[in-house]
Amino acid sequence: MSDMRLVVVGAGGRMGQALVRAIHDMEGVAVSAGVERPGSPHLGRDVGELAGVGPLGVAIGCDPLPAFAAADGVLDFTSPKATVEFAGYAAQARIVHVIGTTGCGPDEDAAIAAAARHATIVKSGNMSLGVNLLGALVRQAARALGPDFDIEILEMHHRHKVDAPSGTALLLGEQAAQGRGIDLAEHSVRSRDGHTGPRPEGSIGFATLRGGSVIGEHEVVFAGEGERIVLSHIAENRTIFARGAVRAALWARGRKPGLFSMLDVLGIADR
Ligand SMILES: NC(=O)C1=CN([C@@H]2O[C@H](COP(=O)(O)OP(=O)(O)OC[C@H]3O[C@@H](n4cnc5c(N)ncnc54)[C@H](OP(=O)(O)O)[C@@H]3O)[C@@H](O)[C@H]2O)C=CC1
Ligand SMILES: O=C(O)C1=N[C@H](C(=O)O)C[C@H](O)C1
Repeated sequence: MSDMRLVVVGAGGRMGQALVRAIHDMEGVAVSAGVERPGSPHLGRDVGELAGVGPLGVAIGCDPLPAFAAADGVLDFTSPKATVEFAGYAAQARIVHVIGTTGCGPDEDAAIAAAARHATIVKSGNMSLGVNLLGALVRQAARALGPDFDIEILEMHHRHKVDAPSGTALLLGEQAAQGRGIDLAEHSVRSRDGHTGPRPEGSIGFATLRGGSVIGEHEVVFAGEGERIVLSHIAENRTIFARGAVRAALWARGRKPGLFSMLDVLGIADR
């Protein structure tokens, strides 16, 4: 089979550059285009040079439509607004759309789900093997420990991150809620300030730290009477996310349209 042709949207960003490096290093894939927004300082630059792997003969452009029409898939780590637009274009082109963008709200998620009627979409708040395995462990622990153990999710990221809680924290919260058989939205506590009163029984708490160059650190604490279990993940580089995204694209190639997660890609979904 010929190499899967992948468009990297947001090709000049932190993840965009990591994606170009991962595609360059992996078998069965090639960068067919790099896209940034009109006016971006990255326009016209070679994607490979920008990512530090040497020239690949692909200049960054700002028109996604022709790029999508000539590709098999899109890797998208941009912003919620841009991702909704790209999902529409991926649906028109009937190609694979791997979405790593976090911070999407209910309206954006609904638009992405609608696009998945025509595009094969894999969306996850974290594309690494380690975090997705951690999610499965959290689900299992929450199920086994039951409501006597309070669940708190802590995360720390670099100073540039714009959304909170992180997509990963929410993914882990969702797995904990599923393990407990409760609805996350109805039980999550996302901030505490002032006289908060005692902890609401059965809630799942989130704590957010931001600073420096931290790539991504997450802890899920199960706090019971007299003992605590802490499950954690530390991302040491962005390659783990980028390789996961490429793996997702290859998994989705040739599949019917639909909305999938990394748990589907890794075969650890609890269905
Ligand atoms: N799921 C996962 O495994 C991971 C998810 N992420 C998520 O990925 C996203 C990006 O993170 P990161 O790479 O650090 O952010 P960056 O800001 O470094 O990169 C985002 C890039 O997308 C570009 N962009 C934004 N809008 C458009 C548009 N309409 N058309 C083309 N390009 C656009 C930005 O350009 P400009 O600067 O001009 O806005 C920028 O170059 C975040 O939501 C983050 O949380 C990050 C790591 C792992
Ligand atoms: O913005 C980031 O950098 C990251 N975002 C994702 C998230 O919101 O969880 C994944 C990773 O932790 C890095």
